[in-house]
Amino acid sequence: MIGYLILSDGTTFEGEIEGNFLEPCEGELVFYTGMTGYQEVLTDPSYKDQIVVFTYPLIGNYGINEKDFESKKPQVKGVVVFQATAQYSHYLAKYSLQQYLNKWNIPYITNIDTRAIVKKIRSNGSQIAAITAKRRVLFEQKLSHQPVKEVSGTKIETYGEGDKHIALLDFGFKKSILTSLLKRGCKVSVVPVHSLNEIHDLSPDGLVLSNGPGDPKQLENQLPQIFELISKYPTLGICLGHQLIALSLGGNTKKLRFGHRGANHPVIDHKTGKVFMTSQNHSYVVDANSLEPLPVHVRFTNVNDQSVEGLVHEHLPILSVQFHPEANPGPEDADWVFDEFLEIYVTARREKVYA
Ligand SMILES: NC(=O)CC[C@H](N)C(=O)O
Repeated sequence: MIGYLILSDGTTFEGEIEGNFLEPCEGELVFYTGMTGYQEVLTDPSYKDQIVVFTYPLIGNYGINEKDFESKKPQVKGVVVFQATAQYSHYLAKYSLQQYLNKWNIPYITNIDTRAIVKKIRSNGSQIAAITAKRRVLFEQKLSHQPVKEVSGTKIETYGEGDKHIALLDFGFKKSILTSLLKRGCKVSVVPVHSLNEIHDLSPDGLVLSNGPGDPKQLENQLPQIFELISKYPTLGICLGHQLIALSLGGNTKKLRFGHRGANHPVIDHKTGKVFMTSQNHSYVVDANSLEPLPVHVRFTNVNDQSVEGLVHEHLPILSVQFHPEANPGPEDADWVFDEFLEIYVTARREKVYA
């Protein structure tokens, strides 16, 4: 039946919806530009409460499998695609995209002008929108300001048996961060956000601060604790984790007009002069000006808009990246970040170079 995507400024796009739409689905409207990777996007906890527009016009042609989930369920609030195909072909596929979304009651709208929607967000900035069966909607704006607490785990869980013990601070971690560490022979304890004070008892060799949803400033109360932890242990921050490191050191973050979400964002490493492609999914960035008085330097910069893509601390073993070295979806060109962290930062610490 006919349905609508209504932006909070009143702009309305018509498309097709299925199912029971008594309640409009409301969320922040963002767009993802990768041609593939929809399964990982839908289940990445960083997308919590967001309505995702897929810019590639045909989504779903390799189905949904049991292996590529980034968390246990879809995290997005709603989905906007031009064509969501019911026909799929892949040796691992178990469901079609629609079957999966229907199973979890995730609203989606199809046959809609995704190009016009993205142009609108690009020029006016991201905004709240609703997928609805009605032509008008009263926005309730009931969006959570604490999404990290909703996606972080309930208790500390330990995986693997490697000789390097990493505490993965769970702000809504993607499974691929855990598997990237396990694959490199680490033992990993995933620590929920409400258990950060138990990290010292684990005596980890290093910390990885995970990705996660929403504004990093929602965790303002945890910043002193995060500062204390990263001052003590070798640390890698990824996406939200990177933003939290900058905030805890006294830097600032700001919101981009429309975020970076896709699989081909070029980043330069100032240490080597090399540019590589990265997977990204974020709305906020570290404000470069706020870093000037701090003992950090910008190691990585986004080649498209010159925004900060990563930091190193000048005398503590802290490395942080705004992009996703764990990929999934997207290129694996940056997976060496894990190797550098484990081989240089964590190992050096063990050899007391940083003692
Ligand atoms: N992937 C992430 O960790 C996203 C970080 C943060 N929620 C942002 O949008 O900027």
